[in-house]
Parts: sequence; structure tokens; C-alpha cells
Amino acid sequence: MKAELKLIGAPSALLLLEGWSAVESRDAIQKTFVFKDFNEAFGFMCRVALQAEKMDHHPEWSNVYNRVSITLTTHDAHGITQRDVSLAVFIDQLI
Ligand SMILES: C[C@H](O)[C@H](O)[C@H]1CNC2=NC(N)=NC(=O)C2=N1
Repeated sequence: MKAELKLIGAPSALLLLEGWSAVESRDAIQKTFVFKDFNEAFGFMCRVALQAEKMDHHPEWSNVYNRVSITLTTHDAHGITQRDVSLAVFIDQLI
């Protein structure tokens, strides 16, 4: 198994991240980002989407106007892995 697909779990991941929280009832983390308007929010989503494709690691997310809610987990591992931490770090440095 690839090292970055080893389960590390949400509690360990959260020690490395700021502003993310554990999702109840599954091994996942989530964060909500609020922008000035839809244009800013959608620009952010485009940058995340391009990186997600590059990493072959995709967020679960929703957008309402200026708000983007993101949940990260690794579907292939049924929980949090290093890939989620790496994508979360990438997302945070966009802000
Ligand atoms: C076939 C493809 O590589 C896999 O389904 C990828 C795609 N994107 C993914 N994204 C996430 N979040 N978890 C995965 O396990 C995953 N697997």
C-alpha cells in the first residue's frame, strides 16, 4: 500500500492543521471558507479543483454564494490519510 494511503485518522490530522474540525460519525475533516462574493468563492474553488485533479484526490464540497464548505477524507482508505492533510495544507495556503 502507498504510504500516503495509510490511515492516520482525523485527530492526528487536526494537530497539523488550523481551523479544520472533525466530522461526526465518520473519519473526515471539514472547514468552511467565506469570501467577499461568489466570484472570489468560485475562483478559490477553481484553484482547489485544479490541484485536486493533479493529486487525484477530490474534496466533497458545497457552495452557496460566497461560502464554500469542504469535507476531506480518503474514500479508498475509508478515512483520513496524508493525502487529506496535503490537500488541506494546499487549500489553506490559498487564503
Ligand atoms: C480512481 C481514482 O484514482 C480514485 O477513485 C481516487 C479519485 N479521487 C479520490 N478522492 C478522494 N477524496 N479519495 C479517494 O480515495 C479518491 N480516489
